[in-house]
Amino acid sequence: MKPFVFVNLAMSADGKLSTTERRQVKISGRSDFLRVDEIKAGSDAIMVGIGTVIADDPSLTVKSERLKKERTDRGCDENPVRIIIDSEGRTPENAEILHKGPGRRIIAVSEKASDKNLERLSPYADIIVAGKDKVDLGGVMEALSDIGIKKVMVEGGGTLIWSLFEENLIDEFYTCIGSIIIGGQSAPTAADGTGFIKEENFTKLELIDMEKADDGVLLRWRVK
Ligand SMILES: NC(=O)c1ccc[n+]([C@@H]2O[C@H](COP(=O)([O-])OP(=O)(O)OC[C@H]3O[C@@H](n4cnc5c(N)ncnc54)[C@H](O)[C@@H]3O)[C@@H](O)[C@H]2O)c1
Ligand SMILES: Nc1nc(=O)c(N)c(NC[C@H](O)[C@H](O)[C@H](O)COP(=O)(O)O)[nH]1
Repeated sequence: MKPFVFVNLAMSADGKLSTTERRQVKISGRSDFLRVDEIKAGSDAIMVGIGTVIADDPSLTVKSERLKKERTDRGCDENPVRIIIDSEGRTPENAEILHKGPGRRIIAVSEKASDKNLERLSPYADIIVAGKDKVDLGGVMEALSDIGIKKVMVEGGGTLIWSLFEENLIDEFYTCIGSIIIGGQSAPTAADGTGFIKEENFTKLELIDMEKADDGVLLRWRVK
């Protein structure tokens, strides 16, 4: 069993998630941030890769007081369970995600993570060990399902999302395309990694919804 998994991203009109320096930039407008807060509050867990934690140091907390209250009224924590995919256990101890706001944190590591790193991080997060070198994402999804997590929002970045597509673990893919060009061959995109070579392996999507969002567009796709 696996939870329902959806990706939510903001990308530039040329498909970039950030600059070549991997610096987070404002791509979408205020209404998109409000939408993201709603879907985050509606999720049981929110997942990011260690690359995103190191680049952006996000907290991944729910921002609106109304949404926080709705969650606690439902008997949930104020924030969804925050999950970091981090093979070697490199998450900095002072990362915002480990400190800001209440709620459970999980760091999924592989067997490559040293005992020292596991000891270092265990005061801040529950640790799941899955996979030999890289984190076994299918194994993590099963473990999440076993602890009652039904809906996972994935925030990025492109390396993690690529692996999730490659392993056919994504159900829906939402992208807000903003009205800027970032450019740069090495700037992160929605799915980096090695890429599919054969056409028959491409992930096929079905468009389920589209709407104008400020000067950009919000697209919602379902994985066929
Ligand atoms: N615009 C947006 O909506 C948005 C959202 C999130 C991140 N970003 C951007 O994305 C960039 C970071 O993305 P990234 O691709 O460098 O890092 P990432 O967040 O995708 O993390 C990837 C890392 O996760 C670890 N990992 C462990 N097991 C893995 C597995 N099975 N598959 C894949 N990775 C695994 C590896 O160390 C890998 O390098 C930053 O520049 C950030 O600003 C943008
Ligand atoms: N919707 C959206 N528009 C953007 O222009 C942009 N750059 C992001 N990027 C995703 C970003 O990583 C996170 O939504 C927050 O920035 C997390 O960080 P906090 O929880 O606020 O600490 N998201």
